[in-house]
Amino acid sequence: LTESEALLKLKSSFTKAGALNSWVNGSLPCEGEVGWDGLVCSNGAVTDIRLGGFGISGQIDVDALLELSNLRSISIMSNNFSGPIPAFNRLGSLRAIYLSRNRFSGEIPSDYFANMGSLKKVYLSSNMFTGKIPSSLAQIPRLSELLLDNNQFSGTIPSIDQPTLASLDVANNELEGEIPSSLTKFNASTFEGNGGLCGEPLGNECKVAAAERPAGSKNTNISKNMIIAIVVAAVVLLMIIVVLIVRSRKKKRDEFDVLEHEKRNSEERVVEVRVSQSGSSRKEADSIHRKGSSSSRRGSNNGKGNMAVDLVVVNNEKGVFGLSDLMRASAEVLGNGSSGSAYKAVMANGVAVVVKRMREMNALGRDQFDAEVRQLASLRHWNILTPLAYHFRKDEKLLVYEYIPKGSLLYLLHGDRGPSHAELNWPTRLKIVQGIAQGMGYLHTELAYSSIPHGNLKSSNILLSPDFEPLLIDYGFFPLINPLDAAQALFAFKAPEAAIFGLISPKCDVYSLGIVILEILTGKYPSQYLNSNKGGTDVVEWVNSAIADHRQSELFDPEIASSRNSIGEMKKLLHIGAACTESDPEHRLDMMEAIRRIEEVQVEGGQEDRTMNFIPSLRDSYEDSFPQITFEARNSYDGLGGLSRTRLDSHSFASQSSGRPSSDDNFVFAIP
Ligand SMILES: Nc1ncnc2c1ncn2[C@@H]1O[C@H](COP(=O)(O)OP(=O)(O)OP(=O)(O)O)[C@@H](O)[C@H]1O
Repeated sequence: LTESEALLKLKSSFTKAGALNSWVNGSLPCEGEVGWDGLVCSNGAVTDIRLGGFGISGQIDVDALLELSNLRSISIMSNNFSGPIPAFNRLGSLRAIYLSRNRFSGEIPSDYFANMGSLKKVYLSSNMFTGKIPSSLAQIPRLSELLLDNNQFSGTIPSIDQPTLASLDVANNELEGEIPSSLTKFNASTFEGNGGLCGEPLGNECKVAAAERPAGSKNTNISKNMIIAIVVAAVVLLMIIVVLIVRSRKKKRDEFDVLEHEKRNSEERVVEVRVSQSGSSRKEADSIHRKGSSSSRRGSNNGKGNMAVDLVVVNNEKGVFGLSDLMRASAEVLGNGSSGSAYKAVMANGVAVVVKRMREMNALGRDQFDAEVRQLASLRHWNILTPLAYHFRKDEKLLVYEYIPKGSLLYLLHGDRGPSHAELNWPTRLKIVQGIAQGMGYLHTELAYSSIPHGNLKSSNILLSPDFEPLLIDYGFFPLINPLDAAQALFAFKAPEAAIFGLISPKCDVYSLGIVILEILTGKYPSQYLNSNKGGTDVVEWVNSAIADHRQSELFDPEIASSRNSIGEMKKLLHIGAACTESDPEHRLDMMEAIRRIEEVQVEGGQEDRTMNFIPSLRDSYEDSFPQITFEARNSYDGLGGLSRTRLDSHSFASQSSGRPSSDDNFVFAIP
């Protein structure tokens, strides 16, 4: 069957399918603007069926669906379907099934999900399902959203312990027993409305069966003995834990307090990087003192024994180095973001790297963490900066990247009025947007299994090569971050559906891309980057109201608005930015469509001259041209106050030192 024949066969299994009157013979399902309603297509093939709220009932012809070889998700939410759950499990490559708010009933076989290895989202809320929650849900490796609320599921909750699970709802069923420990990270509302459930999130202790037995003398003695044994074991365990903590604190100090232990020659530049003390206070640690010149460098072999093994090099393009090389490197703080803090370190061999100390990255054990980072490090694309190495300890995760001297797009757009800013003309900005789109397209293909392949796209995570080729960083972190902290740490969670309903999907990345496009075109600092409601410009709101009033031309950054011949193309890009930030994800562009449209934008209307070809060999050639000490003060997003301080700093710095920082500058700089 062709796709249209298959879809018409599906339609014929429905009753009350009046809303599908665009599904007719003689037209094509995926034909541009006039394609059939309720379908999402990519490259002319149907990828998603979205029939939410179409008023349909009847059967679902799964045989017809089997003919749609690119189908990734199916939504039939808020319709009138009834009967047992359809055999969607025959569609092994589905990533999402949305069946909520219908009248499905009956038990779901326990092995229903056994062969659905690609599934990430399962929405079964507000139906009439009965029986046990299928245990095969525990076999879906990357399950991220599971909504089973408002049904009649009974029995205990199976132990679903996938670290990827970010959203769960089993409220208002007939469940009983203890909430599995792997799910205690979710709050009470996830579980309420089930009379028989107990455990930490609900604040009601589960009764031990033995305690309910009648108090016969033999049993009482046994339980007394048991209690004594448990108390003794607990005391011993506590003592062991205390000893281990004391030891590990001592070890941490040994490893990281570079300065405390070594009295250095006063001629040397002294750098203090206390990476890990208590985990709670970065404040005390982030300071840099510069004294004298940096002419003498330490030899490379008085580090701490075998610390090199602590750093796992996953990409040896910049050579192999160890933690001890980083410890001895001259270093400076680059900033503190929502996912961690970043330090620049110039190692004795001259290689400059950035060490990112990640907060809230404790979702995975060592082996899974290793597998995830290696996967990220295996990516190769000229618009992607892959990690070089990582360091894993239970409470400490470091990621190491090549240092990119030009810095971030955020800094160039808003924090630096120097020559690099002046070069941000329209052709350069378009080149940057198109490079970002290329990088995102690559990530969405290579990490297609992830709900949010990038997850943290924003202008501070876009670095620039000397010729303004963008390099994306901080991508693919979603599986690594503690599920409960992901919303705080990753910008993609600012997409309205994620912020309000916790719904995450690749479309959240599209939203982030849209914000960056609007930021680049308007030159405004988006308020969306801030956690407080103060400061910045709500670029989405501003652009939408200007488009509605036909005032688009007023939006462009004055520094590019003078390119008169290009206004038409700028408007084209503006509309793409607006379509990417559409608040309803259903109406938002999908990533591939956004990329296709971005690629069509030209420097000037109708001209082909885009001079946008990538020069891949540049990365190695610019390192020498930069002074070894650079002064940077890119602050955290603690409000726009932080940002204006940054500007002030770079201005006052420029006037004191006639432009560029050099190793002869002598000043002390501390980040509070
Ligand atoms: N490899 C790199 N080369 C040069 N600068 C970098 C590199 N990696 C990060 N930076 C810069 O260091 C600064 C601090 O980065 P960091 O990642 O800690 O914070 P952020 O990007 O502001 O927020 P988030 O933690 O959410 O990503 C940012 O301005 C970033 O652009």
